Amino acid sequence: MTRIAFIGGGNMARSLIGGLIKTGVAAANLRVAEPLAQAREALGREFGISTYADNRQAAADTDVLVLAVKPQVMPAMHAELRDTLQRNRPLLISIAAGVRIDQLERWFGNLLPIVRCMPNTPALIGAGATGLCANLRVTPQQREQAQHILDAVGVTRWIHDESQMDTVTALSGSGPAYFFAIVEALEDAAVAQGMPRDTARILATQTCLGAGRMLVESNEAPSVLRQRVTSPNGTTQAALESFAADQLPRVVARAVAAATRRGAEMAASLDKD
Ligand SMILES: NC(=O)c1ccc[n+]([C@@H]2O[C@H](COP(=O)([O-])OP(=O)(O)OC[C@H]3O[C@@H](n4cnc5c(N)ncnc54)[C@H](O)[C@@H]3O)[C@@H](O)[C@H]2O)c1
Ligand code: PRO
Repeated sequence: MTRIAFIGGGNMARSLIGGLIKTGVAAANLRVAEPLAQAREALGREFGISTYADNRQAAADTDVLVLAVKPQVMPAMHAELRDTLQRNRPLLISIAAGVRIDQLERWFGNLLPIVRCMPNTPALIGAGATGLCANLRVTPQQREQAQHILDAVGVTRWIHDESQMDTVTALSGSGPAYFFAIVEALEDAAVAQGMPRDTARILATQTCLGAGRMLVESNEAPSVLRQRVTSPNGTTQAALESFAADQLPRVVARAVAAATRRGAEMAASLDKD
């Protein structure tokens, strides 16, 4: 059985560990290193996995090492982990936004098989979306291992051109926040028209849940589903014309471009470390 160790036991690691256990991975094959005692003990209690305060101990003798720490913590970790990783050469999986494969190779060793991936927070409820990208040292079996870990929390797609990983981050990595911002705006708009907030929230929330499920379950293009809601000269048409007049596609494209640029900037700032 594949042994998987996590460095960093925060939100994303917790959702991946929970997803793996749900898919039948034995707790004995999972471990996590987390510096915060309270978070560490909670992970041990909840999932029955081994927990460590020391990253090196968690990284020893593992087949897969998942780096689930914030991007800015990453460069400093090489001093701690590089020797252990050079000895065992596990598959290294990084989920950090804006950290490139060449940087991971520089910090942790260029002989390592590395998968850079970008999940998102719906992974917490098994509805995540993840883009993955591998270096040339990753074997077909290791690709399957990486995919198995991320498939445990949602859908996965391999990205062949690493430069598109910043686009993945800007689309699905950050995307849940765009969606929540739209729900907030819908709720505020209804409240401004006099609706009680709790009513506005439940109607906006359930509308988004229903529309999201239709997208997934109907297999229809979003444009087709949109047209079905839009009666000629009706209420939806009035709203969509207002969106068009405010250049909604342009607003969204500019936001996604800003997030993409920020991913590249974050990587560039780590080059200075
Ligand atoms: N939250 C998201 O929407 C999201 C989505 C995709 C990818 N990511 C990426 O996932 C990574 C983790 O994000 P998160 O949201 O789980 O963050 P988080 O803050 O919840 O978790 C990070 C954990 O790392 C621990 N940590 C800090 N320093 C450490 C060290 N030196 N060694 C070991 N552990 C250490 C922290 O105590 C914390 O528990 C980030 O790199 C982020 O870019 C996040
Ligand atoms: N959260 C991280 C960020 O905002 C990466 C994608 C989602 O940078």
